[in-house]
Amino acid sequence: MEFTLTEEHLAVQAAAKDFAITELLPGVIDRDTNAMFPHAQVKKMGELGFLGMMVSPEYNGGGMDTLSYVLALEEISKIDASAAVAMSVNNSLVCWGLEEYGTETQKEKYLKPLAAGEILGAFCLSEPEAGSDATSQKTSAEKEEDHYILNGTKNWITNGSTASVYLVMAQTDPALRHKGISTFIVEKDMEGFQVGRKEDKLGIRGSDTHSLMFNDVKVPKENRIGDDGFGFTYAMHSLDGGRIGIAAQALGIAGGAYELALAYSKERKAFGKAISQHQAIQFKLADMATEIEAARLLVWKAAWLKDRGESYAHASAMAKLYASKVAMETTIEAVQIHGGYGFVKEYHVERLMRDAKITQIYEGTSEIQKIVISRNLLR
Ligand SMILES: Cc1cc2nc3c(=O)[nH]c(=O)nc-3n(C[C@H](O)[C@H](O)[C@H](O)COP(=O)(O)OP(=O)(O)OC[C@H]3O[C@@H](n4cnc5c(N)ncnc54)[C@H](O)[C@@H]3O)c2cc1C
Repeated sequence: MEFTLTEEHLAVQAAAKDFAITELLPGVIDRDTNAMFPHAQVKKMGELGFLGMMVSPEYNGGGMDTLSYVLALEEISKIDASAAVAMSVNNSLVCWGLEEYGTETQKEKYLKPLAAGEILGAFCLSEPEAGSDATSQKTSAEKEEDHYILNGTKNWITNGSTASVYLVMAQTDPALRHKGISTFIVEKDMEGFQVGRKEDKLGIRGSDTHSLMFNDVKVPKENRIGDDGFGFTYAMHSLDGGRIGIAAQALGIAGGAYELALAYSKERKAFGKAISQHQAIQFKLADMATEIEAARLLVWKAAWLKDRGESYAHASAMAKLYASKVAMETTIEAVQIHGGYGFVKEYHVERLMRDAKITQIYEGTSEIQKIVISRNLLR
């Protein structure tokens, strides 16, 4: 067992940290307040190779391992969890599936610009009445000669208005339930495709979350990923890896809040000494640091299994379940350590607390992670 990071890992971590501090930190409070997507910063993330980190260089990616991706995502999430989710979706839910299951033509046409960060992608599974129960989705894809006709609505789609390419799960045969779902690549300018309402959110307010409408969208047969009926399996496999990214995001949010609280506790004085000299605060810091380290080990283990080509669905569900809980608890304590200052925007921790909540909800709620884990235990 090896806990030491390689030179390459340390270099990626340092580059992500530097980018987050110099490019994402300025304006992060404003973007949160005004719900503004960090367009320029995400473009730069693409130029620096953060949007296709694990894709092979043959398709314009960085050819890096999952641990490098996790390290970068953690650093970026410490500063701006909204930019981090754009990065996570593009890497894990869009590029990964295209490389793993796409045809050569699909890789040339879509994966290359996505991995290079020239365009962004979105992953479209959730619907107004189908979230955790993704099998009950209603978006339909009717086969007609050399194309499919898509109709329906998707909800909560990250990168919803910014993306150029959408991976859409749709029912090709409703009678077959989850075995009747397929995945399609939809381009933004295809006729009948429309970006709907922008969500006004509690947290990750700088991320771009929209509903999407499909009204008789004609999608060529060549844009189906994998076989007919493979879409549900495709989505679940994508989410297994995606959860490692969200766990890393949660770890970063927790780490960011902890670092701020630690620094603040050394500066703020009460009753004649720094609050860090009060044992109640010391114990909070000790709990936070321990929980973050435990979460980090789970996230790294999931990444390590994926890199070794071993089964990682169970480990990624555990990592997401635990890291998201740690993110929520740590950020609440970070606000507490800041006292009244923690309750105002200037000190960042209230934003991190609001951002933490989403990590317990998307890419499978905590309850769904427990279903995944317990199903595996009882198999
Ligand atoms: C900001 C944001 C971004 C998102 N981005 C995307 C995206 O890019 N692409 C995408 O496809 N989706 C996205 N989602 C959707 C997200 O994945 C879903 O919201 C999530 O899966 C939960 O679905 P739901 O909201 O319908 O809740 P429901 O499924 O209605 O769940 C409601 C509650 O019931 C619980 N519950 C449900 N079933 C069970 C059960 N069997 N046992 C125990 N408890 C259960 C849930 O855990 C939850 O607490 C995003 C959501 C948000 C808020």
